[in-house]
Amino acid sequence: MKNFAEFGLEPKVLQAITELGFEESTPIQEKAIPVALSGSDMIGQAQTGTGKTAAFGIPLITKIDTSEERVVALVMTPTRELAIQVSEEIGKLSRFKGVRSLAIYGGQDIGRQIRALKKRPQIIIGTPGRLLDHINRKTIRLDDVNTVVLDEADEMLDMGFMDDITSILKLVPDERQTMLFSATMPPNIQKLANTFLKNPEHVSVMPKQVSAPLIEQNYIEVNERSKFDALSRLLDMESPELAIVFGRTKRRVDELSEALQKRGYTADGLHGDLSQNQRDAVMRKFRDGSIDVLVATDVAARGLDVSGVTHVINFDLPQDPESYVHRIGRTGRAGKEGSAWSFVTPREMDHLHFIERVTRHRINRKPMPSLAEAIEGKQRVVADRLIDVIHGDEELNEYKAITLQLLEQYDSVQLLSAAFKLLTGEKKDVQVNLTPEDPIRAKRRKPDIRSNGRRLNAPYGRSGGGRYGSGGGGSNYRDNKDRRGGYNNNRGDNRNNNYGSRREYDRDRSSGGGDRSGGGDRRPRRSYENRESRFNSDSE
Ligand SMILES: Nc1ncnc2c1ncn2[C@@H]1O[C@H](COP(=O)(O)OP(=O)(O)OP(=O)(O)O)[C@@H](O)[C@H]1O
Ligand SMILES: [Mg+2]
Repeated sequence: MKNFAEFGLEPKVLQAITELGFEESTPIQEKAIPVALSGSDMIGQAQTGTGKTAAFGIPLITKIDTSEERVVALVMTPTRELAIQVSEEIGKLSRFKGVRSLAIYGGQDIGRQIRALKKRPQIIIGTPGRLLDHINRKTIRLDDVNTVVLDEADEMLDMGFMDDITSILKLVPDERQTMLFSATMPPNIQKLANTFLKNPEHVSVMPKQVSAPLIEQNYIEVNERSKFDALSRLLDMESPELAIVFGRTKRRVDELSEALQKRGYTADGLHGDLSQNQRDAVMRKFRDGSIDVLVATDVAARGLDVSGVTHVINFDLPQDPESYVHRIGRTGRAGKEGSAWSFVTPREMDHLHFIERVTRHRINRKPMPSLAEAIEGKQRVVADRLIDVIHGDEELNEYKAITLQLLEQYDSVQLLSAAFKLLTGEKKDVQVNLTPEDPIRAKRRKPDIRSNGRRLNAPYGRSGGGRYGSGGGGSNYRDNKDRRGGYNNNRGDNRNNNYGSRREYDRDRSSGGGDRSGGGDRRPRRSYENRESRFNSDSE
């Protein structure tokens, strides 16, 4: 892995990188930064959590002339939280150089955005719908844009943003550099690349497995009606630092987060029907740890980078292998370990195997956590807390009198056991009602119209130079990150699953005209047939 100084970056950018605690480049950064600096168009692919944002962010900032008064670079993301997060990272990377960047996304007051635009940002990071709105209002002009980045390009396609992206890119001069980034590159991405990129260089750091290497992947076979018990036992047994629980629909997310709260967990839900203020509040609480379980639709599957997420739980299996890869990729980031758990109903076992085949990763079968394991997990947490208090510098003197007094009457084991009982919290047996979801089935459907003539573009498994994380090669980066310790990363993104398996058409909803306010997605479900054939021709 290279030292960032070897890229010939200017001192102010290097200083920002150092401040962020990045000591060496990650593999995708090592490969992509020189290509991006050379001005070529690029398709960049690397596993989740391996620093793709800085891989395009650093060259982007490097290229900016700070005396520039106009928008010269545009980054598009599929979701609002991701726009915010990417803009935060770009802001951090550019703070010594003094580049002006701004996030533009739906759900935020447009007047406020217009005022911020008057400060003449050079880089805009936005979601397509709201960007288009500003373009139509002439509050954003793209005549001087020379660099465009599509982060999670495949997802933007899946969400039906193709038309918006096309309209936006028509307004950007042809003489430009265009770059696509994602951890997954399904075949239809080629269409986008053919349309918008010129002789792109493929920069890929993909070992055999598409999913990030530091994630232990497990599944539990469980009936639909036992899923909630499985969840609460799993949370108790594992006591995650932070966990993201993915549910299939918005209703599911609402019901689940309410049920978890009733049972005494600090949980909250995130999906596209919440107001932007609510969404921001939930993300804030999750990032600062005031909730430790985030229940979300696929709105949180892409790009979200929250440090301390140790567990991802698929309460419902995702429809696509891509979605699985991105969801579980919310943990095991930047060299840290994580674990992923999927609940699979008996009828969904085929679908699980399909995911295993496409991602080329075995998912370990685990038994339903027992009540005893759950209780033990909770007790361990309390024991750790007690020991921390003993070893910490907290003053215990004021508790001594009452303790001694009680010890005269009761035995110490009895006393401490009672304290444990209180502290572990009686399992609140509140009635929990969840509306059952249909199982995801890998059933054949009419071929997806949009997949006609789809070309297969090595979405997975071209092993290439994938040393990173596949055992030895990644360890430097990992050690490096571990030393970095408490650095806080913040990221977010959004996009949803609607009812059933269809994606939520989670367009930006602006206060004024411009954006469509999105009802259901018109996108037909990807057919199993197509997905299989993709896998097959991929696996040779
Ligand atoms: N060179 C580096 N050294 C240490 N940490 C880094 C480095 N580059 C990036 N990071 C950190 O790694 C984390 C993941 O980065 P990032 O969000 O860019 O991943 P990604 O590849 O875009 O993942 P995803 O596919 O999920 O979007 C972030 O917290 C980021 O600050
Ligand atoms: Mg990313």
